[in-house]
Amino acid sequence: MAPTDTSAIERTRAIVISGPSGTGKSTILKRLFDEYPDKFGFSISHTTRGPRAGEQDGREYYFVKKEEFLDLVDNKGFIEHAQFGDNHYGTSIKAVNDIAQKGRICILDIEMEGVKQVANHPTFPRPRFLFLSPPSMDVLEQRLRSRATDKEEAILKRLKQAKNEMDFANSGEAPHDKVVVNDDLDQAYKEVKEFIVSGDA
Ligand SMILES: Nc1ncnc2c1ncn2[C@@H]1O[C@H](COP(=O)(O)OP(=O)(O)OP(=O)(O)O)[C@@H](O)[C@H]1O
Repeated sequence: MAPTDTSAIERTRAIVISGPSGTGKSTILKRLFDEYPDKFGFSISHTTRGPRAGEQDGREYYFVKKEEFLDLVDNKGFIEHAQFGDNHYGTSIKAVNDIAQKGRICILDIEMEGVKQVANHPTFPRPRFLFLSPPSMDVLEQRLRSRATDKEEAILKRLKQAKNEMDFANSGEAPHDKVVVNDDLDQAYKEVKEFIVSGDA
């Protein structure tokens, strides 16, 4: 397979944002995209699950067969990938490079295992890593509950996973270039923006 082109990502580095579920990543990214509608992009992921009604190949996802997915894994074509149930999901180098080629900064919202994979990838140009932290586990729990999108079991699972994410972030092994605590939303937004926009180098 031809080596994957990473030239655009070398010029326009991607940003990896991570942090426990419910910390406020979507809230902050939505604000950022609203304020700068032409500056950023989300890459399109690959999946082996079938398209749902209304989903289009190359828009929501690249829908691929398992063999094709595993070939891309073997060729180090994914910056990170994971399996949930029977389905595989991954972010390809090409999908990230496509965003950079349009002159946009690719924002990757990735959980802990994915962050580790991206940080250790053999050829993907190192992105800038931002960790969004909740002020405390109690506040995180309140936010997950007040969002009211999950059942009790799912909330408890998210909280357990949040503890893992926080332990990793505090372990000294994490690749984060910047940690922002999302206590006051306006202040957190300002810090995230400063890191992403002003630190654009
Ligand atoms: N600084 C803040 N103060 C109070 N509430 C907040 C703050 N930031 C976000 N929230 C609220 O917390 C909840 C969780 O935020 P959000 O859905 O953005 O989290 P997330 O990190 O994107 O989670 P997931 O990874 O599950 O998508 C939302 O109801 C949001 O309105």
